Amino acid sequence: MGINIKFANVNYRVQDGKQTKILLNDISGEFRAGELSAVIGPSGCGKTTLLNLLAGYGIQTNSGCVYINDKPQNAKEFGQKSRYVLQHDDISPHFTVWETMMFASNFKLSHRCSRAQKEKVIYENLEKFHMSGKINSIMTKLSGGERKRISIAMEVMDNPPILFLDEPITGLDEFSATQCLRILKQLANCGHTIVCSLHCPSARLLQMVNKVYAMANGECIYQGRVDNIVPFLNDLNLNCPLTHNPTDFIIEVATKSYGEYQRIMVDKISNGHIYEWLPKKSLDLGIIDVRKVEILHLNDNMQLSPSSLELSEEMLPWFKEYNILFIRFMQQMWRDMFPEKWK
Ligand SMILES: Nc1ncnc2c1ncn2[C@@H]1O[C@H](COP(=O)(O)OP(=O)(O)OP(=O)(O)O)[C@@H](O)[C@H]1O
Repeated sequence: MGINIKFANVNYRVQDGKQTKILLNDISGEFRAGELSAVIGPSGCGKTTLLNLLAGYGIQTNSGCVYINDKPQNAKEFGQKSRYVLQHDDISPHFTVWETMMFASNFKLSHRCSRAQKEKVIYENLEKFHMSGKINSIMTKLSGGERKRISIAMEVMDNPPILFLDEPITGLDEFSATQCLRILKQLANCGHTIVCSLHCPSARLLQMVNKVYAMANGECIYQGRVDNIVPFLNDLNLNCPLTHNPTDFIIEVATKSYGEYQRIMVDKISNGHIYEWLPKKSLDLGIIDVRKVEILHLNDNMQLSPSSLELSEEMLPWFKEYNILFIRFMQQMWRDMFPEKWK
């Protein structure tokens, strides 16, 4: 079954010297199965903090609640179902694509999987990520886009229902970024919940996402479809010039380039309580109901692509883990010392 993640009135504060800094301010929202959702906003608005918090990556809410399919989140259970691709991976440069994937498979797939089963999963994944032609390439010889695809392929090997990605297309050219988002969209189409933060995406790239979640200063300023950003801003008497990228425009508004609008936007979207903002015309036509029913129906019937998840729930015994890490460490040292002998 697909996973919907909902968060309500979440607050997150840190102590910064003598001051208390509010990173997330009473923020709410929802990301649904079968959707590719993009968290956007100006630098420092709290995108990574929100992803870290939802993924349970090192931080917890001070108050508020996160719900998984309408039940309060259980960190341990959720950890088994979700994966997080960080902005900067720590993939070792000393190994080939195949070795890297094989190493990951030892931790992501059950230790009861045979080598042949692991190889099958790896081949399928490399195929899905258009990387089967690069099996023997050394990680350092991959382009930024290829490297990013490998870091995603490693995380989705055991078919996790929910995937978080922090700025997966930052630093990629338009072609690689499109390819990366297309793969994420395909995963979403198979029933996965995909949530990624995007830094200044082009209008063309943003057309690929199902949902935009825009933030400013730790608050939600818009939640809904890309196409409705302009009508949302029109409602505030802010007219996006025809030649302007609506994403750039909403970020400019958030950074106060057109005056003080953040409060009004936060109120208009109820700081994220409204799942999807729709223009009045759609509401009058009852379109909201149709869409809601469609989404509910989709989630009820959501079947993830063939899953090896059940295989992955057993932890690798510590001595096997130790063994794998030790061999890898020795290989790494050897390759570091004598690069000419293996490259
Ligand atoms: N542990 C911390 N202590 C103090 N301030 C922090 C801490 N972690 C994050 N911040 C601050 O919180 C704000 C939000 O950070 P965050 O990384 O979530 O922003 P972001 O929207 O992801 O930014 P970017 O797009 O530049 O990556 C920033 O101003 C950051 O400096």
